[in-house]
Amino acid sequence: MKQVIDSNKKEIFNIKKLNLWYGEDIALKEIDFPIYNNEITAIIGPSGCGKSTFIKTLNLMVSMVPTVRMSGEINFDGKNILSNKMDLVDLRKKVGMVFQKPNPFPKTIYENVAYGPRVHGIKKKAEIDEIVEKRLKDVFLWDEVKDRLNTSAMGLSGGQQQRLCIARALATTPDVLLMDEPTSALDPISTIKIEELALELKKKFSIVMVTHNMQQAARISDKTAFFLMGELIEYADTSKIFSTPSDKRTEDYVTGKFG
Ligand SMILES: Nc1ncnc2c1ncn2[C@@H]1O[C@H](COP(=O)(O)OP(=O)(O)OP(=O)(O)O)[C@@H](O)[C@H]1O
Repeated sequence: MKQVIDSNKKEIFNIKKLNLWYGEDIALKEIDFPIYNNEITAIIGPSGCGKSTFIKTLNLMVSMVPTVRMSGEINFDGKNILSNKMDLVDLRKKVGMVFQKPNPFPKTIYENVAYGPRVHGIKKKAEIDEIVEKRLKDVFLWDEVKDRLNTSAMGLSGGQQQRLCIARALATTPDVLLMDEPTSALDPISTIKIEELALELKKKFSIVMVTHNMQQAARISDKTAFFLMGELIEYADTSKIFSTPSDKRTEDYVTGKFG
């Protein structure tokens, strides 16, 4: 496995020899790579290769599965988050997540974005108003919803709901945004909007995105990690993965020979 080390960029995560088991079954094997700040890192690979499992290790959401066991290191912010001392509330504030299907709370548009800051102790209405406006602007939703902030989020279109979920994840000012196939339930226009948004957001945050869509990975990501049967086969600049990959299995996958 060839690995690119980009010495000019700040590492946000450094994953070392990460193994993960569901009961007796190993799902991630000796995963080793860095994730850089202000980049989009795409995680690609065929169904069942461990993409979702991997992305959910980065905020320890995977630990909610009772049979999960992990070894190795996931270094974030100078700490190995696999050590027992990790404060999960703090970790999830810094590492936000957006899922495949938009999942707004059945509350108003305003309340969806206000929820996280409130949980983290912000009480003043003016301050929360400011966060709601800023984050809805960040996801280019403000103009579409500013006159109906107090109506239900469930009344938005799928693409708008997904942008709202991104605004909700950004409301606690995370360092990283994890996106697990964020556009697979969306129409092509909403997909393009989320891709443009991701390119904008990487200026302020790091993004790790699982995608089945090769064109999407090639269009917007800086680095690509190719997983196969729980192993990281290749991690490199996206341009390299899609033009001159080092491993034949990567080439076969990105050229559609299997998957
Ligand atoms: N909660 C779980 N309990 C037991 N095994 C699981 C669990 N979640 C995933 N697995 C197994 O772990 C392996 C990796 O699954 P994972 O969902 O991470 O793959 P994926 O690459 O995201 O797949 P897809 O592209 O289909 O979403 C699979 O063999 C899967 O069956």
